[in-house]
Amino acid sequence: MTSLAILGVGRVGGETAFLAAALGLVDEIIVHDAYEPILRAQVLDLQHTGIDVGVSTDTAAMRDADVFVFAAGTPRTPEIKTRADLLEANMPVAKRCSEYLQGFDGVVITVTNPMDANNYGLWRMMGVDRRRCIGFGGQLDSARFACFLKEAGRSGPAWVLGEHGEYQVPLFSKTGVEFGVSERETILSAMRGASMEVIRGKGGTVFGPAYHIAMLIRAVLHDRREVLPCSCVLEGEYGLSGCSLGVPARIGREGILGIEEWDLDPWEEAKMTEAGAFVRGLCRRFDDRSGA
Ligand SMILES: NC(=O)C1=CN([C@@H]2O[C@H](COP(=O)(O)OP(=O)(O)OC[C@H]3O[C@@H](n4cnc5c(N)ncnc54)[C@H](O)[C@@H]3O)[C@@H](O)[C@H]2O)C=CC1
Ligand SMILES: O=C([O-])CC(=O)C(=O)O
Repeated sequence: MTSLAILGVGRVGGETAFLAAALGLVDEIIVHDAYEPILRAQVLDLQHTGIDVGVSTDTAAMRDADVFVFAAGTPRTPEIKTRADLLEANMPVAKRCSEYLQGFDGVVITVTNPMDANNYGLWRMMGVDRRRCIGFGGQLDSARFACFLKEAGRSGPAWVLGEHGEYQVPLFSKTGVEFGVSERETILSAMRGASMEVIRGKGGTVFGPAYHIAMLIRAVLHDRREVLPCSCVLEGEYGLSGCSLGVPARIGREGILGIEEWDLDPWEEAKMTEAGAFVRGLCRRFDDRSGA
């Protein structure tokens, strides 16, 4: 029997639970939310689908799940400029999440923003093998990159590494098409604002994240061993450490099976270094707290 635990069943966590059920990815879903009315509503709504999946709210059972999704906490509103601005609000939620994860030996997927720092923070607080902590966001950024490439009349493989945020790094060199620096910067600037347009229009991003989180869960549970852009705790890869950052990672049943080190062009390399420096600064906040 495979089971999925989701902490935080608001917009993204709730939709992820629904998709995991509808796609038949798991036999059981264990959900928890600090806000009882949303928890109850999501459980009922899932049960009313009639899908043959167990739905439980037993928090003690969350540590026995195969995959645990951390989607609890504060989301952005149009007033909150960057995902990094959510660190203060969501650090205590990450701490609370790590308590639910005591003794957990499956794979954790961090969604809550600022996702890279929270993934690093959970890894630090759990004290587990870094390969079991996957940060989600790169697949979504890459899908958005593909949309912008299409809009610009270009196509080709769309990969985004770096931070899930202002310091994202679209890999123009992998598209197979030439892009000048100013065109790159124009597209990058539009990509930085992509999710805010959705947040303004409908309160938050839902379909994009939930679909790609489901694909990540599938990659783990089906041991697909496919390479996906995921945030991984780095120990020297891309010349970076002391942070979790989006890199191409092979994903399977045990989590991150390996990190691929791709050749980047000078523009991408510089952006990656900036991303590492920025996210390391956020992650340090968890290092400072680790002895507390
Ligand atoms: N990594 C990514 O690509 C994406 C990340 N996000 C992030 O995911 C998080 C959730 O976003 P939404 O679902 O839109 O927010 P939401 O507000 O709809 O849901 C968050 C849920 O977390 C619950 N919660 C808060 N503190 C909790 C705690 N200590 N324990 C249990 N539950 C708690 C709330 O009651 C709420 O139901 C946000 O931080 C958002 O920025 C959202 C979309 C994509
Ligand atoms: O932009 C946000 O705050 C939510 C998010 O991470 C995304 O949709 O990529």
